[in-house]
Amino acid sequence: METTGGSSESPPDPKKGKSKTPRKAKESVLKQKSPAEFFAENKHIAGFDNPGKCLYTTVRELVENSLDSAESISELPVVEVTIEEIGKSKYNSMIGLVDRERVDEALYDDYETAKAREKRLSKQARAQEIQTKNASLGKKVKEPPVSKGMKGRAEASFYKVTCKDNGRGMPHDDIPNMFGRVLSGTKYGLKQTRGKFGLGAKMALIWSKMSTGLPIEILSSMKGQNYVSFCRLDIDIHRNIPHIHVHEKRDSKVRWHGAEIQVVIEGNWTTYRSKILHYMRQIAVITPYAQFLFKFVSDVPEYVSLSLPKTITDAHNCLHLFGFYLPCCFLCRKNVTIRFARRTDVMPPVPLETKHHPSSVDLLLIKRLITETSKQNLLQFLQHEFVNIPKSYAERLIGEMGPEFSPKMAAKSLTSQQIVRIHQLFRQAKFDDPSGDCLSPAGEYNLRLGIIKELHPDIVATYSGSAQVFEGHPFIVEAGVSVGGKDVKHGLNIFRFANRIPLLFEQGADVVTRTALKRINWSSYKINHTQDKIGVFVSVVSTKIPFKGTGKEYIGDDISEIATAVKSAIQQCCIQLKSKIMKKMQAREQQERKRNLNRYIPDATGAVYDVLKDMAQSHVSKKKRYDDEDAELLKKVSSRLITKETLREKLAQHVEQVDYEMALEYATQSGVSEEPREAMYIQSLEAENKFIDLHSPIFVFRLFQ
Ligand SMILES: Nc1ncnc2c1ncn2[C@@H]1O[C@H](COP(=O)(O)OP(=O)(O)OP(=O)(O)O)[C@@H](O)[C@H]1O
Repeated sequence: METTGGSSESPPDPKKGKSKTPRKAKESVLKQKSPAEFFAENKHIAGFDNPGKCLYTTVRELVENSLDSAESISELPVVEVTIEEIGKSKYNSMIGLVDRERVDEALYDDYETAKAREKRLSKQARAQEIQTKNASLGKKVKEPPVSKGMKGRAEASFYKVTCKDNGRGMPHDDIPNMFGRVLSGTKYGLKQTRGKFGLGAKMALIWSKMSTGLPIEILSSMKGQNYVSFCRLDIDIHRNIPHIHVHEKRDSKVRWHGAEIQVVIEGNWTTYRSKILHYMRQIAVITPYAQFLFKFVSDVPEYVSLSLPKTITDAHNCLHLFGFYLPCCFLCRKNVTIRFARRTDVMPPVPLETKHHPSSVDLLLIKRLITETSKQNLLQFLQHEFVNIPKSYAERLIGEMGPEFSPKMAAKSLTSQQIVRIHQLFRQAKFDDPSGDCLSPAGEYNLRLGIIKELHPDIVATYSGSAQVFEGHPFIVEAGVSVGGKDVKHGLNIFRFANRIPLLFEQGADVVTRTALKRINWSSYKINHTQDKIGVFVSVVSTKIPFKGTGKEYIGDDISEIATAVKSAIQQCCIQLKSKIMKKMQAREQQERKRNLNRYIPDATGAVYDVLKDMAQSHVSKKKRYDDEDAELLKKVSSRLITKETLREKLAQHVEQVDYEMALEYATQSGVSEEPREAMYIQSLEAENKFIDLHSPIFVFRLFQ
């Protein structure tokens, strides 16, 4: 049998020592990797695909940590994010590298001959001229064909990303491990949180180490502390441990609790600007009780873009102009400051930590729970370490396990076989579903606010489903569907949220997109899903969101419970919309009918009046005599007491009357007993909610008790 390690190698044979190709000593090919190494090599699975995406994911990981932290202490979140562009010289001076001019230009990948450069610049100047002209005429900027542009790899761009919050802060001694040890965190429990894997912040650090070599800096203070913890660290990738540069307590005069994280990474603002801004907008939509300040601070002096007409700077977009983003373009990199104001002071209830449902546990988990439990005997263990096992049920389960089990037996004495028996029974026995009490959905109120803010629709409907279960984990699906609005494209506009995180990538594979595209028969709700401007918002919350990958980018379409709940929530919204759409159609038809009748009034009055005038003349000239009532009428025509105008008025009144009667008859036939109205309804009054929401298609009115 071979053993591994140096001692097992056979000593070299002195006679064969001079051989030209010495036979390699047999050594094991077995190697280990630390989690940090693994994620550094496979950073795409955590959403760190390329520099642009890395910038985006860094921002979202820091923002989501800030929100989790503030909400965990029931503090209305205030989050400030700054992305500061760092020019090459500044970056070099940060790392202590002296700037060096190029000497041998032809050595570089982006080298262009003078002729090629001249040709490219004149082409770009022409395109710029056209765009400027179009912009000044207020015309839409047309996308020119994709140009090859400058050849060669673009130079790297660096950014300092800072995220400051008013959250819980972190215990001084835990900070190095929280940021310098992959797969460490405080959110592993069974609880609805945005973070889950203990990875995001470390990935930002790993990427900074890979791209700039600079450490991460953390400032943190907890409530009641009279100091601020400061920590500068990087990560020992091979050992997966923090490498601490500075870790100290600093006196603090200001009473502040929260954290401020700063990291310098390579990124690409120009290509991911719109994604990052979309993300900020959507997180503000789903978190209306938070206040966000987002800043992009460009390395380009402000006066450069300020010196140009606003029409040009606003309309400018390198993608439009050249068919690709020019990382060096100063117009794409102008400063941005956006404040997303808080729109409500009411936070959804804090999600609660819950226990495992017996149907969701595996053997390993049961073993871990046994190791960690403080309960003495099996009965207490079953009763207290799981949800939905009351005492009497625990006793029945123990009876069912067999004669070698008893309620009083020590939980820690269970053998491996006995644990397998418990597991088998857990899989086969019937348990009540876990309740959704531990979850904190966004709420119809927030969803509706978000849709109205984002799309300004003509009509909107929202629905909040009851808690459901997949693999023993409770989940709640909420949906909102809207029709119409400004700046909304025709067809389906899908917005997805999971545990109140906006999901912006991998739309095609996501359960919400697939359901909306393939499983909803839009036309049966009088909605044209290719022509109408439809907004579909779906938010899923759960103690376990089955994300595909650690990047938390989408929920797969393979969990039938979630797919069914998503479909049903969208359908519920569509049912509400259908009745609104029918009423609108009805009102439109009525208007149309009236317009058609009114169109004939001038001709009809003209014709009738001409006949009456003829009749009146022949009556006066005694060519033809008319009796009583008719004679009276003709007299009025002759004396101009009845004119064309009188007839017009009477006919218009008649049309009004007929139209009203027809509308009533139509309404009676189609089962609508009232005149068209806008629906407004009161949400059910939950025990823990101290408010009532009045919903209307265009506003939500919240009454506090
Ligand atoms: N701004 C913050 N305020 C307070 N604690 C924080 C903050 N940022 C990070 N932490 C702590 O650091 C831990 C690690 O964060 P990290 O982003 O690596 O993972 P996570 O948020 O737990 O999970 P995920 O990888 O899914 O985002 C968190 O669990 C949290 O306890």
